[in-house]
Amino acid sequence: MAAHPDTKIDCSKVYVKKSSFSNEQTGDFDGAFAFVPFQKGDLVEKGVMRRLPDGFDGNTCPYIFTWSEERPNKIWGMGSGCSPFFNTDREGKANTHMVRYYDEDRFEIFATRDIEKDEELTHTYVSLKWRTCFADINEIVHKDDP
Ligand SMILES: C[S@@+](CC[C@H](N)C(=O)[O-])C[C@H]1O[C@@H](n2cnc3c(N)ncnc32)[C@H](O)[C@@H]1O
Repeated sequence: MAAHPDTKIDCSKVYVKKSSFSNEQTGDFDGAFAFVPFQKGDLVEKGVMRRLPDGFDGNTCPYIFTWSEERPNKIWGMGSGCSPFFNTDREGKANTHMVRYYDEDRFEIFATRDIEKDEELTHTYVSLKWRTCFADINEIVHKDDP
């Protein structure tokens, strides 16, 4: 079924299930997957961001988004739809990219290459290299770096 033309949130082409990154060491966790094939440049999901209260420290919570370009970042956001479930991969390997419209508190996620149906979706977290709660996955994602 097509999404309503006025909707601000459309995650109808994405679904969430156990991540392909899960293994015996990590235990089970979830990830976002392609419900349909995408071509490079296609819109994968769009949605809205809700700002968290002043003083919230996103360094301790991996499920929320960096919502400014100021560093150190002080504004954090809660993303709609399947967006909180996208796992991460390194720059150049992630198959989607999130475009952030800070002034409008909304986002769009685009395919960075052709993506097969049922492939796990990833984007490179903008805070991957500096956010305290991502220290472990930053090492995992960049483990093959020279
Ligand atoms: C924004 S959440 C993604 C959704 C989360 N996997 C879940 O089940 O709710 C970020 C967390 O997912 C996990 N994660 C993300 N990318 C990963 C990766 N490439 N390898 C292992 N774990 C990853 C880490 O636990 C990270 O703190």
